[in-house]
Amino acid sequence: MNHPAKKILEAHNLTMRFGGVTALDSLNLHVNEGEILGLLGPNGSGKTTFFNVITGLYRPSSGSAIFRGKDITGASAQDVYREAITRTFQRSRLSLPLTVFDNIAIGDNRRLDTGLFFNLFQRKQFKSEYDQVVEQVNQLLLTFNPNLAAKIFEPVASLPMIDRRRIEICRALISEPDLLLLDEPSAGMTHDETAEVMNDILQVRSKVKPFTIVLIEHEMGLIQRMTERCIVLNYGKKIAEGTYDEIVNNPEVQVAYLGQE
Ligand SMILES: Nc1ncnc2c1ncn2[C@@H]1O[C@H](COP(=O)(O)OP(=O)(O)OP(=O)(O)O)[C@@H](O)[C@H]1O
Repeated sequence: MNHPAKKILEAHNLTMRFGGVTALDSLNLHVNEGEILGLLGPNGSGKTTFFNVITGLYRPSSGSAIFRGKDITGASAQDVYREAITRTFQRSRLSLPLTVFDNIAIGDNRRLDTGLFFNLFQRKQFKSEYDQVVEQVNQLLLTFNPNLAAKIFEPVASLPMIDRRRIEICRALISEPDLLLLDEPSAGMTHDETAEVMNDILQVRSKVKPFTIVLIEHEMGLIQRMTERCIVLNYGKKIAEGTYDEIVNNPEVQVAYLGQE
């Protein structure tokens, strides 16, 4: 695929220390606008910490993060969200008794600015906004996975793992991000289920908006199929960068992975 190599996200000497542990060690990397980038590395190499620092969960010890030329180092999670960066988490963060709709709509922080007064006393306007959100969630589900759209008002607890993962991804997509950070979407699912969910994401990407993706994933088949470029971390540093074929044949990457066993 031919993308203009415009940088959407840059990390400059990004460092994150937790006491004596250096999770990110002067990390330098960039993500190109419109690409699907694989972020790889052995367990504990700093992948999730990178997402946590970018999305405002942690303030880095030093270094900077730049999104579309704007410094977002240490910005709050809410501010990062407003820049149109969203993410999923390795462990499920769904509210099981709530419906599919509730769990997805909650991801649209743009609508969290109405106070109690509005919700209690502006009933007509509240109802009309609510209907708009239902329509928005329904449209997303129809594009993402029409079978799930049919279950929009069912409680999440009644749904299988694959649908729960879809809901988490839709929660990150409902605000129409420009950059989606996916943290190990295959976790807890079979090969085939993961492939299905990835196809759903590609479907939204081709029909709604060609957003950029950074994909943390241990399943190499998925990385091979989905990504155009990969970056490999080890001990919080970038040790390799290139296409899937280039990084799997890179001796330093092979040592990093083998050294783990
Ligand atoms: N909140 C924290 N407090 C202390 N140490 C942490 C914290 N978060 C991460 N670490 C440490 O930072 C290092 C990097 O962890 P991180 O979770 O980023 O790795 P990872 O590459 O995502 O690993 P995995 O593939 O297992 O998810 C590890 O040594 C981890 O124990």
